[in-house]
Amino acid sequence: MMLGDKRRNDFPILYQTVNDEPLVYLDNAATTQKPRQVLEAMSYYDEHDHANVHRGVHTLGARATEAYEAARENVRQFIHAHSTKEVLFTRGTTTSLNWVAQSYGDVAVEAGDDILLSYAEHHANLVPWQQLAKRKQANLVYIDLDEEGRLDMTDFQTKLSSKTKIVALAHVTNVLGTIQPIKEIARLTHEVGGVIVVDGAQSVPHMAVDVQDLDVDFYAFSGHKMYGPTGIGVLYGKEKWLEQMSPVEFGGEMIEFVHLYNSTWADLPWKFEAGTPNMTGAIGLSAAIDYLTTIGMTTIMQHEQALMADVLPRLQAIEGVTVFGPTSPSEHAGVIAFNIDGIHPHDVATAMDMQGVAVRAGHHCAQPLMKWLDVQATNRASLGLYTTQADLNQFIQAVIATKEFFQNGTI
Ligand SMILES: Cc1ncc(COP(=O)(O)O)c(CN[C@@H](CS)C(=O)O)c1O
Repeated sequence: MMLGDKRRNDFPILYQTVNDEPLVYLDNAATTQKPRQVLEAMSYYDEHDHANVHRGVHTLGARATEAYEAARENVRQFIHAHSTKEVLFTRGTTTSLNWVAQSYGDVAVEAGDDILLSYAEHHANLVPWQQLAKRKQANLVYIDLDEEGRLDMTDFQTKLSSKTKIVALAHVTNVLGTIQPIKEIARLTHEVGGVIVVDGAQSVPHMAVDVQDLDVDFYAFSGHKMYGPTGIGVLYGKEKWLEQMSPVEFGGEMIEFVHLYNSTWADLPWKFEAGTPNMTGAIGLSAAIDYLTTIGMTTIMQHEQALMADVLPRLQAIEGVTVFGPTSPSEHAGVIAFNIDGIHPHDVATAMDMQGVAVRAGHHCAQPLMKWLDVQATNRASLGLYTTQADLNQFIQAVIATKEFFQNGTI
């Protein structure tokens, strides 16, 4: 029995029909669904242990604090960070990347410095750097993509220089699913004295991440992309950088002492965690980590690669369908962008929804990539650990039926 069939019954939401067809949920790159284990862990916390953290001397406050900090330790182990001081809870990848651009950018980037990006980045890993570059009169330098949408490593090394202060890249891109060689990019970046900021939103759900082995300086991801709740994410940062960075948000929790006209800050990681945190979200994220760890990231990656090896060639073989990104299935980390020639992606997604299949349509918060692909928008199917062969069979049938519907009016 494949992983998807084995684990599907952990996800109650998947057992429904849409337009009288079994739901086939293939929008996991937008957000994943939560297993009962995550839902139950959050309910248990709220039913038994909820209180505000780090403040109360009463028993519930102690239990809530213990649960919250245990979640942080669980994240540390999951990404193999050296210390919990390096694990900051945020609202998600977007917040995490904004904190780096604002706080590290302010201390490290000067006029004339280079910030290297790629055309394939999500807006969350583009717009914060645009704002930093404007604030500091720094240069945004875009690394070319090759003909299949991979990062052009030759162009990267050409553009890397002593002016490079920051390299900001996705580990896995959210439209093409390309897996960037982050470990090599980090090594080359450090050789010129730069730091690497990695957008891990689309990698953490699909593969094991070891931030010390990768030797990245910052790594950002969201709970809701990895079978956890929305509203909780993580910013990993090397302690030496976080110590140099000023807080981005101010108020309770993050202070050591507040005088009338100035204040001192709490130690890491709390320096960056102003206000009452999302305790329930952190508990849910920790339960998602336990769930993934029980299955094993290698097992998940192998499952998704096996499905991709089946579905990508079948999609590529449909006449009139354009599939974007690498030709090889092994280079797609769970994501396939495609169009049916001559049919607007929104019409495709609507027709597929009529057949129970949920895919994304639009620019996927990657408008520079749409321009590079020379399209306004694409469709996108994205797999999860619960995706089954039956799901993909229904997906392929829906693509074919959608194409025929728009060509001759029958579905
Ligand atoms: C590579 C990448 N980087 C950052 C984000 C933002 O994650 P948040 O949890 O919203 O902060 C995302 C979320 N991409 C969703 C929503 S546009 C997608 O459908 O592709 C992402 O894929």
